Order: sequence, then C-alpha cells, then structure tokens
Amino acid sequence: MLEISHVSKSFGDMRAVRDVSLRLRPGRVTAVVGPNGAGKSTLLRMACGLLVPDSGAVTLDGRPIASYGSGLYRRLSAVLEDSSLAYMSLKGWDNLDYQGALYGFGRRETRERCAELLDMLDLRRHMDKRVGDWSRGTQQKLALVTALLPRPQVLLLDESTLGLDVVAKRDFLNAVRASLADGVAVMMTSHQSEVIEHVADDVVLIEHGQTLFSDTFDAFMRHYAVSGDDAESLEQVLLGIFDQESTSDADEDGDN
Ligand SMILES: Nc1ncnc2c1ncn2[C@@H]1O[C@H](COP(=O)(O)OP(=O)(O)OP(=O)(O)O)[C@@H](O)[C@H]1O
Repeated sequence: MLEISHVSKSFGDMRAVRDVSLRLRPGRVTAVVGPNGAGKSTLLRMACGLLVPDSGAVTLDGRPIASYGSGLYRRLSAVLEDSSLAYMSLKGWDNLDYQGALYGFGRRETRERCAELLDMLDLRRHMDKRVGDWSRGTQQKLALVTALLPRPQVLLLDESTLGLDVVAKRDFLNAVRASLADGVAVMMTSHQSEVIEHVADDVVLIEHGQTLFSDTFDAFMRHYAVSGDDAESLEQVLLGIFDQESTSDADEDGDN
C-alpha cells in the first residue's frame, strides 16, 4: 500500500511540506484537510510522483514509486483539479477506448470495465458527443472513470468535486465509495466540508506543511469538537481550527 515517510518539500524559502508521514489503507478514504497554502496539493503531487520530495520517501508495497516507471499508473491514478487527460476534439467513447488501449485493453474490455461506472455517473448519454462540448462537471466524471479504468490500488483526488452540481457531486462521490469495495485506497483533498463528511474514513490535518492530527474521522471530530455537541458539522469544527490558526498567525506577525 502507499506509504509516505517523512517527506519534505520546499520551493525556495517556502517550506511547503515538512516531515509528513502517512499510510493509506485499502478500502478507506483519507482526507487531507488544512487551510489554503497548508501544503495539501504539494503532498498529493509527491504521492503520485509529479513532484519529487527533497527528503523522505513515497513507497507502494514497499518499493519507491519511481522504481515502477510508467507501470506506476496501472496501480495509482489521480484526478487533479482541472486536469482532464481527455482529448477535447474526440467523443467520449473514443477517449475511453484510447485510454484503455494505453493500458493494453481492447475496446470490449475497456467498455466492460467501465460499464457500471458509466451508469452510476449517468455518462452514457454524453459518450457519443465531443468531450470539448461537455460541461466541466461531466468532463470531471469522465476523468474519474478513466482513473478507475486500470482498477488501481490507489486513487488520489485533489479538489476533484469543485464546480460539480449537487447531483454530479453525489454521483461522483458514490462512484468513489463504490471503488472502495474493490479495496482501492483513496487520498483526497477538498475544501468542501460536506464532501469530506460524506466520504472520509480518516483525516490528516496539515498546517504550515506539518501534520497536526492523523486518525479516524470520528476521532478528529471528537478531538476538535468546539461545543461538545454531537451534531456539530465539520465546517464548524474546521472554522474553529482555522480561525484559531489565523489568529495565532496574526499574533506572530504582531510580535515581529
Ligand atoms: N510550484 C510552486 N512554486 C512555488 N511555491 C509553491 C509551488 N507550489 C506550491 N507552492 C507554495 O507552497 C505552499 C503550499 O501550497 P499547496 O498548493 O500545496 O497548498 P494547499 O494546502 O494545497 O493550498 P490550497 O488549499 O489553497 O489549494 C504555498 O505557500 C504555495 O504558494
């Protein structure tokens, strides 16, 4: 399984991620939460090999991810914000068949593998049209189908439900949850607290590139509960954490 061990990454003087470790678990969703600039996307980009850590290691089943070469992307898929791999001038089916061919699947196998997801995401009625003419949300749903096509062990989602309407978001999240039954391990970031409430099993809280908390969603809610009220929403809890953080940042600035 994917393991991130003591990774750090700086951009010039900016220490974006500092000594972060986490281990994904099959069939579970790990949400990485934190305020803007906390280092979440940088962490995800290191997890999928798009960025190389300055120190520390990312391994899959005990092997450094770089050692898999392009074979990594049969085991690990990512849907990043606004980063569709689709060819806009091609129809949905052509895009899917092409992606399948890249994994070595024939057309029939590709379509069989995706059949359930296409129904779940209500995509079939779009598949004969050019992807460039689809709405952004529909394109994002195709990105999820494409990501799950090789039946990866790991799925990384970075703000991947941004801009989806309520129905599209529900369908997208249901498809993600359905993949868990196959043992996929999901790591995601989102600023939409209702999305995290809906799918997260585990939560990692990051601030200033450092891990402040890592445990189950329920433990997170108990740990940071402001009112002790069971009905407290994640949004209220995050407001409590981030508000305090921005106040202490302001205090530090005042001290300087
Ligand atoms: N390529 C880059 N070059 C320079 N600085 C960067 C780069 N990528 C990220 N950073 C900086 O690293 C820090 C962490 O950024 P990152 O995008 O990982 O945060 P984030 O938690 O995902 O933020 P957000 O919630 O706003 O998406 C920020 O200060 C950001 O400006």
